[in-house]
Amino acid sequence: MIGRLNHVAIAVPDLVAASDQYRQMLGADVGAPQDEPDHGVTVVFITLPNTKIELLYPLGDQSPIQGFLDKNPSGGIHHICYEVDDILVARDHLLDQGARVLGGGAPKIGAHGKPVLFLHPKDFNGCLIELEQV
Ligand SMILES: C[C@@H](C(=O)O)C(=O)SCCNC(=O)CCNC(=O)[C@H](O)C(C)(C)COP(=O)(O)OP(=O)(O)OC[C@H]1O[C@@H](n2cnc3c(N)ncnc32)[C@H](O)[C@@H]1OP(=O)(O)O
Ligand SMILES: [Co+2]
Repeated sequence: MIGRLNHVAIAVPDLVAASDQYRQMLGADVGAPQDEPDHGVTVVFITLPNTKIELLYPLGDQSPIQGFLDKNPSGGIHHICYEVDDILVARDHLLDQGARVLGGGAPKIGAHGKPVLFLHPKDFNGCLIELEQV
């Protein structure tokens, strides 16, 4: 059911510093900051030859990543995103299997303009999973 790895997301305490570090120290192709108010984050995408890195910074006072950053003040890997062909088929399969689909199970439009869903990290070995329909 899951396909390619779309991105690995890293929550960061300073988006400008992290972007500069990836650009200058790691020589990566770093995009511009993009506000995602529906998700409570500002994102910067880094394009690698085989996948993307998503730098995450809280946006607004209800950000879903604030608690994570409070617990991990120097940042950390926040989620991984797998591609799926049909997000509603994937959701229903996961619900049948007893997984918790976050946000009431209704897909939102993600940073690439495609529908996304999140799966509870406690159901997947401590790893928050995002599914993106491609
Ligand atoms: C723009 C879009 C895109 O790419 O298109 C995005 O990625 S938006 C990316 C941002 N959006 C999201 O993350 C949406 C889905 N996320 C959520 O709904 C939330 O962040 C939750 C995953 C439910 C966690 O919420 P919150 O931090 O308030 O809950 P909590 O503190 O009670 O945490 C419950 C337990 O889960 C753990 N926990 C929390 N966040 C975690 C994470 N990212 N990875 C692994 N474990 C995590 C906590 O340490 C805690 O464990 P212990 O009890 O053992 O201490
Ligand atoms: Co993401």
